[in-house]
Amino acid sequence: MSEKNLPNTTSIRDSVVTITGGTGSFGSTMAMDLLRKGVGGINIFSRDEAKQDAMRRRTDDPRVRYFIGDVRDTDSVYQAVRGADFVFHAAALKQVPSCEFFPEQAVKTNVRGSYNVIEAAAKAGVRSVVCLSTDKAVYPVNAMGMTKALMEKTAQAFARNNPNCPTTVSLTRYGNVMYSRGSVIPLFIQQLQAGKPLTLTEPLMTRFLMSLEQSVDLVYHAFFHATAGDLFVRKAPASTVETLARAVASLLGNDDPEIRVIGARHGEKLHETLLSREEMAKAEDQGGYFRVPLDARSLQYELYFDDGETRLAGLDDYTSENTDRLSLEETKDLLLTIPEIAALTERGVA
Ligand SMILES: O=c1ccn([C@@H]2O[C@H](COP(=O)(O)OP(=O)(O)O[C@H]3O[C@H](CO)[C@@H](O)[C@H](O)[C@H]3O)[C@@H](O)[C@H]2O)c(=O)[nH]1
Repeated sequence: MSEKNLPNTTSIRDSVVTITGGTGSFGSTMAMDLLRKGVGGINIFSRDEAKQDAMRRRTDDPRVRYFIGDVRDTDSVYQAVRGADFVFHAAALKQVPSCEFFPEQAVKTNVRGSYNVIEAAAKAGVRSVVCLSTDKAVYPVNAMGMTKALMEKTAQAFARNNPNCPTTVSLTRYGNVMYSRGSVIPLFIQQLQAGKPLTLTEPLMTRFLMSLEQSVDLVYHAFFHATAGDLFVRKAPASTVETLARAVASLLGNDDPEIRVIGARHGEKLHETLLSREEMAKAEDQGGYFRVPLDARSLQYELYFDDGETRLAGLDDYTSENTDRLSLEETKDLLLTIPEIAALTERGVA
């Protein structure tokens, strides 16, 4: 059953959702949550048949269908979004170092690929498309962030240029999602279990921290409440990398871990920014998150020249340096909300 053209519905029940990058950490968590909520069907779209096969066995639910394809290939995207009510676009090249070395690949997937997803969803009459972005897209210094910033611009331009399109395109921007595949927390755990020193890039580096479960909620909010071109940001606390490393170690029974400082990697910032001050000036505080509406002014600037932004002075960027800073104990508490970590500590793995 389709929920298309039912703007007041607040339920995902019985609708069909396509998740690009659906075998990644975020995509697969989202899929499990959708199944629990009674979704009618999920289309998992990704390049990796082995990960799809593993997910098929793990999930074992006839509501989930799997599509092999690549966001660079429009036809393959269209097959996966046809008949969907909602699209969550999480497919991306997202590792900072690999994008630094292969920026043209990041452009193809993150920029052009996102354009393909939006176009295909609009052509298929999808109700709402939510694109996943990152704090690294704000004042970007690395290719990953730059291509995600251009993805944001692509989505916003689509919304601005197609005001009558029934497909609502919006963005969600997050900081580091804890325990996602290839990220630092699983690495610290591996290092501790192997009896190796914890490698810290720069102990004072800060990162916004949030759990996958917390991150998923914002996607639903965007599905149902976004106006075309909206950008949503989840408020989040932050910790230093050293606090994070010590918290992981402490939970695994080691209060005095050996630490080796290795220096920042290619393209890394000391602190991340979730919203620039220019965005803060327009942001609507919605409690757990901020909503930044589209700047829908046309190219006829002279019409608007008298109506510019006047609230910039006195506002700060929203950064991992000035947000709530977690102590060691608070970081441990947050880490314990990750089921994999809670399970490790219950088993007393040290
Ligand atoms: O051996 C290591 C590896 C990493 N770090 C630090 O740990 C933090 C987190 O690193 P990591 O988990 O690799 O994440 P990021 O490089 O910050 O990027 C992640 O977080 C982004 C959001 O900010 C997402 O968009 C990306 O997809 C995701 O890879 C950073 O400060 C790193 O410098 C270390 O201290 N030691």
